[in-house]
Amino acid sequence: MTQRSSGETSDDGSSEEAPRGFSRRAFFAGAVSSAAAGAAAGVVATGLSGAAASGTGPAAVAAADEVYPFYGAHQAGIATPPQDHLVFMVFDVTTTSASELQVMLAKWSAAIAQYTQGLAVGSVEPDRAQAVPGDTGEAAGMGANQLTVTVGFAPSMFDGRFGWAKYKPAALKDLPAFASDALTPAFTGGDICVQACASDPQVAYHAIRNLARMARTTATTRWTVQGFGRASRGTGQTTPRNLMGFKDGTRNISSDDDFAQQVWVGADSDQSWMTGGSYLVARKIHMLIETWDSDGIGDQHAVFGRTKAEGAPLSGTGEFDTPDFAVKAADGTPVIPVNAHVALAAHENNNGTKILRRGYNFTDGIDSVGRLDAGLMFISYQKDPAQFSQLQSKLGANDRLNEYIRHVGSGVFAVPPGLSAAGDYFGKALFA
Ligand SMILES: C=CC1=C(C)c2cc3[nH]c(cc4nc(cc5[nH]c(cc1n2)c(C)c5CCC(=O)O)C(CCC(=O)O)=C4C)c(C)c3C=C
Ligand SMILES: [Fe+2]
Repeated sequence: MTQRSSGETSDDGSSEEAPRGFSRRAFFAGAVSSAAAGAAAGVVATGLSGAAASGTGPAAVAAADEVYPFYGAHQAGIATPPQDHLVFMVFDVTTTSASELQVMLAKWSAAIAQYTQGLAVGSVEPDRAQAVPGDTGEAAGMGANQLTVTVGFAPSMFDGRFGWAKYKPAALKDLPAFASDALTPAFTGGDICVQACASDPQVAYHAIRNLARMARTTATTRWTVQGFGRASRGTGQTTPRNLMGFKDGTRNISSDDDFAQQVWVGADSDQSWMTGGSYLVARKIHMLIETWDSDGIGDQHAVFGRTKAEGAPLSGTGEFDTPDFAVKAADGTPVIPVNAHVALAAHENNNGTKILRRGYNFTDGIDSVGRLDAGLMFISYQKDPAQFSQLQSKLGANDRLNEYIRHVGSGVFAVPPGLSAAGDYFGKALFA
């Protein structure tokens, strides 16, 4: 790769401008302190208090100003209370050069460190008229907006193209086919996923767009979903509703114990580089909205095993009542039907298996015959994708909800732990 001076336009026409005062190579190798790089780029951070920067700030901290730390033991965007907006993008790596991939991942890591702090990479308005702006500009001055960007590697990354085969975790394999699957090539496959979440959709989109732009000669976009209205509940949050009108995320993982037992890969992993990481399962689930909207409320309750307005289990009265799957109606049948969604998915009926759900509603407008095209971008995190498969094997085969949904997209990704400091980058251990 030829070294160019700051602000020079690259051969392919894309701008790969490094912040002023730093060599492009040093910056993109992730060797530059991100804080210094941000300052050099001439961009000022949003007014951060210590509390806001820690992500535990008082409610008074406006979402636009709130910054989640990028460096840490785990990647942000997993345990982080779900923000309101998602852009999920899967990329195909097009280069066969391990060193080009390495540079891309280093560039991405340094850039994400900037974006998540409300900073740009490169200038929105370079001095020279011929220079292509380093940053596309649509998020300039908008603040960090709680942006988190989470990166994961698909099983295909370990196929030998980049010398990573020896680092493939045993747990990382393509998901099996499930009953009721209706997967389409348009929303499957790919090598690397990027989940950008923020309280503002433009800020999330800006991050993904600029990562795609930066990767242009190394990776191409494969499939994407834009989500809105978080459809899961994080610690301390009220429960939102999915597009079927039901509260979603009531019994989500929230305790430290559950995160340790069910979400974070432990030191006992067969691949030490995954310790502190997790596995992301993505399922784009289309809802047959018109059919659902003509269903009676009694059946809707039976489909989920919960009430619609309160979100209470049919065995109780309050949203947070623990479901009792043994309670019987006068006719002797379980009050929560055995094929209700929660009866099949509850940890009590799955040997204690739980997953962290972090999904979003989505809409793609209308389909070719005028039906509403919408659903749930289901995203879950677990220490082993087998946890998801255990639940989906049962749901795909027996869930009463299947009459109203179709799983059209799918992916599984190894999400490495968080980066330690500037200079660290996603996948660094895999290039050893
Ligand atoms: C394989 C895992 C799951 C898929 C796929 C899934 C799809 C899906 N879920 C809803 C709506 C709700 N899910 C709820 C609970 C719930 N769902 C799963 C797993 C999957 N869901 C679990 C593990 C649980 C918790 C079960 C329990 O412990 O009781 C609920 C109830 C409220 C809640 O606890 O969150 C709703 C509502 C939709 C619409 C959907 C696909 C489109
Ligand atoms: Fe569910």
